[in-house]
Amino acid sequence: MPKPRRTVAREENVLIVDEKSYNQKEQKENHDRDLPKLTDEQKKVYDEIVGAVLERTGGVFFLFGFGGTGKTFLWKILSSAIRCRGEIVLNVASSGIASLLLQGGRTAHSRWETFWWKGYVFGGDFRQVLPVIPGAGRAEVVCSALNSSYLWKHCKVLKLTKNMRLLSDNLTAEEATDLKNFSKWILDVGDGKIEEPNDGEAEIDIPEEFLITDAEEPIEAISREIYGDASDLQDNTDPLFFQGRAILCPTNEDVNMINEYMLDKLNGEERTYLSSDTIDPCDTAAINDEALSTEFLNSIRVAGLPNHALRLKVGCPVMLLRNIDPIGGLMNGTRLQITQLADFMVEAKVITGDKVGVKVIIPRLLITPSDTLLPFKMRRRQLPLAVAFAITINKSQGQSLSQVGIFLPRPVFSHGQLYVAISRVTSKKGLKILIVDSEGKPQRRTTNVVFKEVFKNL
Ligand SMILES: Nc1ncnc2c1ncn2[C@@H]1O[C@H](COP(=O)(O)OP(=O)(O)OP(=O)(O)O)[C@@H](O)[C@H]1O
Repeated sequence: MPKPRRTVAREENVLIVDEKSYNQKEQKENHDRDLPKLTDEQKKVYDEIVGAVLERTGGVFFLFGFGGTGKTFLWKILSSAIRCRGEIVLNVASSGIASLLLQGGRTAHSRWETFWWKGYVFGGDFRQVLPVIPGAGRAEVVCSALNSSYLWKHCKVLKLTKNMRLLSDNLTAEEATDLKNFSKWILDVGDGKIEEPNDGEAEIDIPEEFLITDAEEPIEAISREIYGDASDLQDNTDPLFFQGRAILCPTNEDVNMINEYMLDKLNGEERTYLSSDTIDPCDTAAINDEALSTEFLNSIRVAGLPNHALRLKVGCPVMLLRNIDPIGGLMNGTRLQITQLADFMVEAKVITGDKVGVKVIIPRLLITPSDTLLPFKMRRRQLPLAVAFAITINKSQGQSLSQVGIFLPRPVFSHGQLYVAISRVTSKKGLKILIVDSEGKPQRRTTNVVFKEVFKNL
């Protein structure tokens, strides 16, 4: 066994060592590179927060800005401004998908207890999808948002208003107006201002230019629109191709339909990985229950748990369902492209985040579903992956994509989903929406859900 490093032994806490192990020179270079890029409103926020930390005045801040205003960009520069001075920043997020956007990001867990705080910065956009609480109604979801908390009165709200995702240089006056209108339409959807008066749910018209109206076979139509001819995909070696594209759907069921279709079309070596499912031995009540047969366990599909039968092909994009290596960029939500299929593992190339292009091996893991209403504890040994030609709207939160296909074989069902979907896109021409009725006929209207009471006291 190697001896423990003395430096580690002398420090009181390994988490503090962990947080202080950032390369200060690298952090300073990142900081100095991005500082001149800040817009005036971003710089104001930066000055206020960095000032409170450096002058030790502390404070509780809430950074409020709609999708694409640069909240993540600011988190990064604020983190490097503080880390380059050898101080500690804890980036925590309420979901894995958000935490993977930041260096050293984690989901909010027990780390909190370890540190003494000089300041808190919260942030977000109340127009986006709110915390998912299984079985909760509108009131409970709204009450789970930060501005319903007793902490809210201590928060100083800082605002960002300029959509940086849609920012382009060298626009003609006409293009600039067009972009401004697009940006406004996205916000109006987010604020529930279209088809007013409404109390949360409204049928809204989608502008013609985004609609796919000619679709005999809806799944084929949306897939072709975003990925072109699927038979050419496997030879596509450009990591940016998949990085910038996704089809977004409201539910996992819709996502599965598209992924199966795309897998059928993709030429490439194929394997189906079957999981081994068991009852967790610590669940002594269920371990001998004969009703919980292997076949029954195999049939269970819950969010966050890879399927029992996972069909993969070389060349297909996949999404990680577990945090494997946060520092190496392998987090719940990271997207990869399969490069080799082996007996109990796969090789894949990272296509999102800072580690784009890096090849990694993904092994099988023993996974216990975390968010489940199952009345017993099960374990599944499987590759922690799901095919990701299509992903749910909730999983897309926080991502910037150049080509977004929104497939709505059923309307969105929760606050902010339509807004999150349409605000992922980096340009107007990259957005396509296919709405179909129960008979598969293309439609021009869809439901928008906005719980307006969540915007109170902002
Ligand atoms: N000052 C800036 N200079 C250059 N690019 C910027 C700047 N601010 C933001 N961006 C870019 O704009 C895009 C959107 O920014 P970012 O992802 O930080 O927004 P966000 O507010 O976190 O969005 P969301 O709420 O949808 O997650 C990113 O590609 C980011 O790199």
